Amino acid sequence: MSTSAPPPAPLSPLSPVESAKRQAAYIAVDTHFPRPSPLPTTPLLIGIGSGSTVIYVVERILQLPSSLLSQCIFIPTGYQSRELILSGSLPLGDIDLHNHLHIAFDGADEVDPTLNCIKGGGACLFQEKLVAVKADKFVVVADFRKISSSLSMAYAAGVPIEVVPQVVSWVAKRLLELGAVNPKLRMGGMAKAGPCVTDNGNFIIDAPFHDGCVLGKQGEGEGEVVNGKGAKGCGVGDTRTVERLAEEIKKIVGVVEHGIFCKGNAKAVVAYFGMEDGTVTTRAEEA
Ligand SMILES: O=C(CO)[C@H](O)[C@H](O)COP(=O)(O)O
Repeated sequence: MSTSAPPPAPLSPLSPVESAKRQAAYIAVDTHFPRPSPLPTTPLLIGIGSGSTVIYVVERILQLPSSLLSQCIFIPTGYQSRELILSGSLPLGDIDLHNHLHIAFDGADEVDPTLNCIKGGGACLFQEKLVAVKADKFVVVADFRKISSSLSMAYAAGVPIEVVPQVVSWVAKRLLELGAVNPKLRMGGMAKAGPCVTDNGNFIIDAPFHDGCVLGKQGEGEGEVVNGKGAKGCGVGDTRTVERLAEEIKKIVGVVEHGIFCKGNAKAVVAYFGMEDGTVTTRAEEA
């Protein structure tokens, strides 16, 4: 068994966005992938998120020494990441068997200055949150389009919310009461007649809060939801924290999980953003 990393594969030419994703992913892995010496006798548990940026995380992981990789178990956050792990012949684990992960790498749809994230653009948010919440360190990798000055400003679709299929209209009504603007059942697109079905057999409602209630509007307090239009319980001038909105959404009967990753559920400790100019910008948790 080899003990040194194989030479990196030649990089294929990528679009600026893909190249930015790759840069961020490579730096995140190089900086945070655990490399204990001597290697532990118990496996290192590594969470692998979902989406297009995580593909580059796995690409970089596959360049690590096989002696290290054979000591790891990789925990997927859904069908796509399970396939990524398997296609790289990495040891595959099951989240239900492990309640403590060393680290989790994942993408995001939006990241604010205090590392609050919106996730779930790929409909994998429930398992992503489960993996992130069990990890000692949750590391986000993204491209420059995901950088936000305040949550819900960069990702127009709104907060993805996984719901039990039987109660979609009930949940949508409750979301309107919380100030969501035109919450929509996500459809499956060209490949699926009807709604998008998650890996857990549920539906997704995308609930924008950026019109009636702006999340963390710049200059009005970090991480706050600031109302602009007077939805019930969110009158003009009202403020509520991102954490409070997250809690309110979670309390709705029929909500399985929502895509707000923040303090109190699954907060990232650091985010890497690949930039258009080829550099990588970091946002880290304040010490
Ligand atoms: O939350 C996710 C899937 O549910 C993804 O991590 C998020 O949508 C980012 O994806 P990408 O890396 O393709 O931009």
